[in-house]
Amino acid sequence: MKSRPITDPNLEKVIEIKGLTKSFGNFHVLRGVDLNLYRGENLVVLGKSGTGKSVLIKIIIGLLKPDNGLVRVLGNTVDEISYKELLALRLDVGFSFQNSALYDSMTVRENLEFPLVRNRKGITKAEVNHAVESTLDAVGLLQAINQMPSELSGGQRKRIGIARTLILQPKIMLYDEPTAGLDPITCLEINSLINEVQERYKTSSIIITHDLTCARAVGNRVAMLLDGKFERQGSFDEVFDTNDERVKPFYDYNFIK
Ligand SMILES: Nc1ncnc2c1ncn2[C@@H]1O[C@H](COP(=O)(O)OP(=O)(O)OP(=O)(O)O)[C@@H](O)[C@H]1O
Repeated sequence: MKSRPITDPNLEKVIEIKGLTKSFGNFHVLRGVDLNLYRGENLVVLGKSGTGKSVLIKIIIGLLKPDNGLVRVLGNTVDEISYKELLALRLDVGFSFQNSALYDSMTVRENLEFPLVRNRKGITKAEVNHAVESTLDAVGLLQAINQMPSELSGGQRKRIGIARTLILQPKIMLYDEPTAGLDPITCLEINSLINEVQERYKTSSIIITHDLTCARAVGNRVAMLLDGKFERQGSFDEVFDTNDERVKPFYDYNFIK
């Protein structure tokens, strides 16, 4: 089990969120979110479907505007910076989509080259090759370099999706349900990969998941979104050591099916 809280108060906050609210019409999704992501940690975000996890991520990367509150990412107040600054910031915040978002008509190599060539003007062919090969090596799939996404398993596609995000060497990684739809063994492999990425690339990450085995394996800290706020934050055991009727079913569903 990981769940090793990072408690050093001197650690830099790479994401700082205070008093964040967001409503759609009369529907108050986020009702005063306070959340920090500290440099180097893996923070797992849990919450029932529809509680606003994706809305939160979209606000962090500036795709949605908050109604109120502070959202600071790598020192930038997201709704105050220019569009150009926002685009630059997004290069430092890698987002690994749930469906892996690979281009099916491109080989694995081309899928990885694409973000690099588009975002790193003037990069040489040799630098591209080196980046593609070393990133594929990091996710354990160098041998798949010339394959098409359709030839890969679900777990391999997830790995390539993560590699595609990593190739830009983001400071922050946002993983959206990284183990969704995978068999238990492949889930364990993805959990290991998330931990390896943290070690090797020194990323700070938010991992959104419904999979408590994943949460326990990768999270230094866990935060649970309940009724629009992160009322429970801490180690995995601290978050689940409660009789709160909103929290218990989550645990029971995962472990006492
Ligand atoms: N652009 C939008 N306009 C109106 N309502 C929205 C919009 N985006 C999200 N919502 C609503 O906000 C709520 C939270 O959605 P969100 O996608 O963040 O949930 P989630 O916690 O990520 O769920 P899941 O675990 O199923 O992915 C939902 O009820 C959704 O319908």
